[in-house]
Amino acid sequence: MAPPVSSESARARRAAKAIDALRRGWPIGVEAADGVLNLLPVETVDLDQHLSSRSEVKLLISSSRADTLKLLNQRASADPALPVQISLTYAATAEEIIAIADPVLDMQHPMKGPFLSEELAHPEAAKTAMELARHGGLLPAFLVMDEPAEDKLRIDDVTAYADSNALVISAHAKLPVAADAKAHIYGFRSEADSTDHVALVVGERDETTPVVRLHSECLTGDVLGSLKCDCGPQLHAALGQMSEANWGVLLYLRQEGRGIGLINKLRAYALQDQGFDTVDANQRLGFAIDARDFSIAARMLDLLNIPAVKLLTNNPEKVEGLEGCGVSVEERLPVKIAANPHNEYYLDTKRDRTGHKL
Ligand SMILES: Nc1nc2c(ncn2[C@@H]2O[C@H](COP(=O)(O)OP(=O)(O)OP(=O)(O)O)[C@@H](O)[C@H]2O)c(=O)[nH]1
Ligand SMILES: [Zn+2]
Repeated sequence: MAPPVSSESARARRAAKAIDALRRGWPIGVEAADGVLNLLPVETVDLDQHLSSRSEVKLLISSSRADTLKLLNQRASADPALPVQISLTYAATAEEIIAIADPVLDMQHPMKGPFLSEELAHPEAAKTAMELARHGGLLPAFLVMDEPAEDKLRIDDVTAYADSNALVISAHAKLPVAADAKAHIYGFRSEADSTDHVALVVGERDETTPVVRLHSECLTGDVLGSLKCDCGPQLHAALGQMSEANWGVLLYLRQEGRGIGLINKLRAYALQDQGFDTVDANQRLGFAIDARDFSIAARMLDLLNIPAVKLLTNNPEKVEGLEGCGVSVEERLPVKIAANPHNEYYLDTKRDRTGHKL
């Protein structure tokens, strides 16, 4: 028999359904206290089909995108985090709409507009939409619709989704790896989020505090050997350090691109090709510098019955994130990786702009 669905879990599922809908280009309605904001994601919707039937197009874009487009001064509200709604005063093509949404195309499409920015009918719903786009790994840009969407969610559904602690260990097996032929892997499944995380236990578990690393997914660095970042070498150095300790646990968190998703990270790379650093690139795309939430790692440690860790990291936010969730970080162990000509600037930026201790 299926377990009873708590209201918290029902809310998280509603947000998950909305994120799924956005990835497929389907409309969603975000309910606020004062009405519903009906939206279609610019990135995934069939724009040609959509545009053929309308004379007016309204778009919701992030505050930083509006800043780049020099639209912030037209806005009545003083809240810098508020998205901006614009109305196009000409018959825009799909290509033009995508160019408004995607900062990577700014050099190809330097002239945009004219636009009128409009008062937001539902400011809180608009903020929630930006958060949903990030969870879905999409550009934070939407068409604002008059037609009511079938799939509706409420603002606090997204909070329930982000805070969902319904995580279970779904699989456990031996996984001989180069660092330890006797390693074990645990697979975790979350009720709200379709992403699966894993923990690799290296060495023989005993009463001592394990050496732990929270490693956020980096497909380009971990798998392809990208020289732009330090992820791959850090991952392997961490496994090496664990194999020399009594025991260690690597939590491989599926938080690609510091939580903005693979495609958005590749967009950030394209902006870096144009001269922006890793921090500015994220912001230009309309995202936080670091969108990760390390509470998922704390829940994984809890399920593994690990209350205290020695944490391998240069990032003070990982220490604070775990301690804030009740995990005792007995020691921070730095992970030192030699820089190369391609990641030197990235590592300097992490030190100078995001407080990494290198
Ligand atoms: N958005 C974005 N993400 C990046 C970029 N370069 C690397 N990443 C991601 O950054 C994350 C790096 O994760 P970690 O190595 O766990 O974390 P860290 O914050 O560097 O901290 P420590 O390595 O523990 O010191 C991965 O998810 C990468 O995909 C970038 O230029 N932009
Ligand atoms: Zn990386």
